[in-house]
Amino acid sequence: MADVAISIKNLNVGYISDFGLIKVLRNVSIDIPEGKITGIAGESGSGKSTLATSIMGFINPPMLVESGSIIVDDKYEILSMPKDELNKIRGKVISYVPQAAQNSLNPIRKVKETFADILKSRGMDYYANTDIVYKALEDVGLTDRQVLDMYPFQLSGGMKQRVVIAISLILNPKILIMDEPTTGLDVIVQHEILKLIKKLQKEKNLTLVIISHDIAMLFQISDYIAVMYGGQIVEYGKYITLLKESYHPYTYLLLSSVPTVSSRGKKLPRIPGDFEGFIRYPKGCVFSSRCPFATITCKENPPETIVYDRFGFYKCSRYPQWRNEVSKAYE
Ligand SMILES: Nc1ncnc2c1ncn2[C@@H]1O[C@H](COP(=O)(O)OP(=O)(O)OP(=O)(O)O)[C@@H](O)[C@H]1O
Repeated sequence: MADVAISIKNLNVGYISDFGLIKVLRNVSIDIPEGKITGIAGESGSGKSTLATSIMGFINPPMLVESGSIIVDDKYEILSMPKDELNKIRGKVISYVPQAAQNSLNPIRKVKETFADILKSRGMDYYANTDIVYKALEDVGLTDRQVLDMYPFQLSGGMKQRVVIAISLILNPKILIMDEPTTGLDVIVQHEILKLIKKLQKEKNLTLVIISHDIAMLFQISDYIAVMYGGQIVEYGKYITLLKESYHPYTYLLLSSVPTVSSRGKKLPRIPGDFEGFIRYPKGCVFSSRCPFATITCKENPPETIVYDRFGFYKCSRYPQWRNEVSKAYE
């Protein structure tokens, strides 16, 4: 489908451990639209990074793909591509900024040496391509070329993140996946980086996938949001739809637990308990043990996926009834 940048079908991914294969991603299916920002939200350990590394084809032991397909840019079947073919499209078609990437810049290499390494890995000479490097730095707001002669420790957190973004975009990819792009930065720098990301996405008509546990940040920047819980996408749709009418109680509770000006002085709903974990995985709905609206049926039977839009679905068999029970539970 031409307007889909990434199409994932029935993806099952786990990690090999002493207990055997621990399944993490469970039947993940999602179409990510082209030229938009899609946020992947979920608490720590819900499988967000596993999903991102699967899309990039970074599948090394102990990680194991059991089944499924991932098609990028309507033609690249990531899970069946040989490594050298994957390397050719990484950076050019799809790029990735991993979690805490700003801290993984090589501390003993100047910024220009890092750029040179990246270009060399693509058969390009740094000195023959300085115009590309200067443009990439300008795009991320680093107009002073002295940055190239600096070591990472001489840069602020925000500057390092800008360098990392410049590196990820240097080969003009169509798709960029960013894992926790603002974590570890102070609030003002976070705001600047988000503004930059949004600007770059618009200018370059990028498909941007942003992964974060910070649901408030994701709702600020994203066009679409996928909510992950226990290795599944439990809800997906336009951010405004999820904001106005969450179909899944987990989305509702996540959003309600974000403090706002109007919630000042009010008691915010909490999500009780903890996720059971991937070893003792719930039999029915993955969220049922923590869901205030769950019935015995929810605990026994996994819900169907209800698709209501090209880019919208939810997995809850109690919608819309649970919405009528919110006031009784929380107000
Ligand atoms: N290399 C690994 N070996 C074994 N288990 C792993 C490995 N990487 C991740 N896991 C497990 O997979 C599950 C999902 O982890 P993942 O990192 O994908 O979640 P996440 O939502 O990105 O969390 P975080 O935001 O904390 O990174 C966790 O239970 C984690 O312990």
